[in-house]
Amino acid sequence: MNISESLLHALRDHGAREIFGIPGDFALPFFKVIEESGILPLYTLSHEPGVGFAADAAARIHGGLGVAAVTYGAGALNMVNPVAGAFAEKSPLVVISGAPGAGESKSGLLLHHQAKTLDSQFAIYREITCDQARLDDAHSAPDEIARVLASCLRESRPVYIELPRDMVGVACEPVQPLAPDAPDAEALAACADEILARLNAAHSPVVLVGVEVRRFGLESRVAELCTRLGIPVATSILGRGLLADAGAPLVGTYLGVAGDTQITELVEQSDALLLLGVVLSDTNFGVSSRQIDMRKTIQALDHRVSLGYHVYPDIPLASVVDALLERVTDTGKARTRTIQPPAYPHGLVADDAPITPNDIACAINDLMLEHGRMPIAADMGDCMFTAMDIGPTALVAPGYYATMGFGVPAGLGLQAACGERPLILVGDGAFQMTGWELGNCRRFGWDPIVIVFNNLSWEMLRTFQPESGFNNLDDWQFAAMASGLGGDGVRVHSRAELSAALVQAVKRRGRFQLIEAMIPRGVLSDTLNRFVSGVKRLSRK
Ligand SMILES: Cc1ncc(Cc2c([C@H](C)O)sc(CCOP(=O)(O)OP(=O)(O)O)c2C)c(N)n1
Ligand SMILES: [Mg+2]
Repeated sequence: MNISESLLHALRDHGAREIFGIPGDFALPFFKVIEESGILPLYTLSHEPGVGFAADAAARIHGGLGVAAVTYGAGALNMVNPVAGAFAEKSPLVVISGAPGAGESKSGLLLHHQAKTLDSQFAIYREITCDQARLDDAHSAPDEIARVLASCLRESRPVYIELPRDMVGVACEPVQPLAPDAPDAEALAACADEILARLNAAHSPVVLVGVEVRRFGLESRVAELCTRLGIPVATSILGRGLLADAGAPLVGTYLGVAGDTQITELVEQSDALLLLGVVLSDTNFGVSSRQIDMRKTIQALDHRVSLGYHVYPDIPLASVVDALLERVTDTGKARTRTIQPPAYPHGLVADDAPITPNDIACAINDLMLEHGRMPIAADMGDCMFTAMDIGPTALVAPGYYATMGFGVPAGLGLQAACGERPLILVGDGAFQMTGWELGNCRRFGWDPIVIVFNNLSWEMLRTFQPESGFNNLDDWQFAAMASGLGGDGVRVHSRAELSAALVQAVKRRGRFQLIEAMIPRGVLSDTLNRFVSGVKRLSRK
């Protein structure tokens, strides 16, 4: 076995199911092994940001490792933004970059694709990954790979592996996966007892579940725990979709001032808020009418649990949940305040009225009621806020890091990873960035349904700075371009046309279906409207 095969087997043994990538001369030998070994399927795309977003989405949807393989310099540095987003949103992404071999590195020449020094790329990736390795020694390579892949899964964060091109075929032992460390039993017991003591003493305890519950596959255990505790549970924006069908006392998604006021009050007035795997970010909490009182908050995230000013280090979320389940054996007194679960809009009136983002949510809810759920990939823009009004279904979106360009490649990553036909929601500005990756659907048999929210505008920016003319975008006629990319496109102006286009799109398989929904400038979703007015109100304080 050579170093490449050892790496590929290790990736699969750690949960990788596919590789997305774009080769270059520093990576060609490795890509040759990927293609000829068949250990993992390879999907090449057109631009490295798309590679990173697709691999990130694949990791999110199948809960294993996402893998993005690129060439050195121009390729890897092109992918910094998606990897930074994966780091921020705790996605277990493995970046594998080709690199110059030992001989050429000592040539004394400046190599093509080199930025500052030959170590610059490694240094840049150190800032957006939780562990790194350069495989320049076949004896240490198996242990290096084992360590880095274990870090990726333990932290649920990206890692970086640099593979010099002269090492690709060197003989190498197989990788022995590392067993995860067990937490200190006494510390775990004390931590669980203290959490329960606080919850039992509280008048209005609330549980908020976030991204780590999904990343570490804890959804069913957390649902069981919340049911036994009898405490209302909400999700963060990144945790949206969790516990949807689990029978837990789910009240909905907490969105601060942008969300349902009952849910906002429940969370913000709680005297014991248990945050399970929730990232304390401005998009989760910044748009809150009140700051969350951290003295009354219990946070389990990033392998530590903090209760007010107490901190328990090295306690993984899974261990906390299991320890609490051991202690809470029966369904507690029903302390769930009777909050009606959110009612999602449906029953679109298919008339000649112009299309609003809320109409799109309504039409999608109708579609899923009729044809069953579809996994959704949403880009940054009002399309993501609109997604908050779509009923329970798998959703991948840059809800915290908030980068544009995520939607289309992430939708392709979803279909590659789970085989289901995805729905992609993307604004016209974001489509200009990575929408062209749809041109790769035909090669791989992908056929997403894509709804472009075309308001001829960077509308989110306009809401904050309406006086700036640069927020106006030109009319690119996206629907007219679809056939050249291998799909079908239709432009719709009215709710009736939107409804009809969705019915048609569902019937057509084997080619992507692009619905270009023309939305008047200045028309926002209710959620975005609340978000913007909340931000403006809070910024005036
Ligand atoms: C890669 C990238 N570049 C720039 C931004 C800033 C930005 C937004 C956020 C605030 O950072 S929202 C927005 C406009 C989005 O336009 P479009 O996709 O058409 O969606 P909509 O018209 O619904 O706003 C930009 C440029 C971003 N989030 N990500
Ligand atoms: Mg727009």
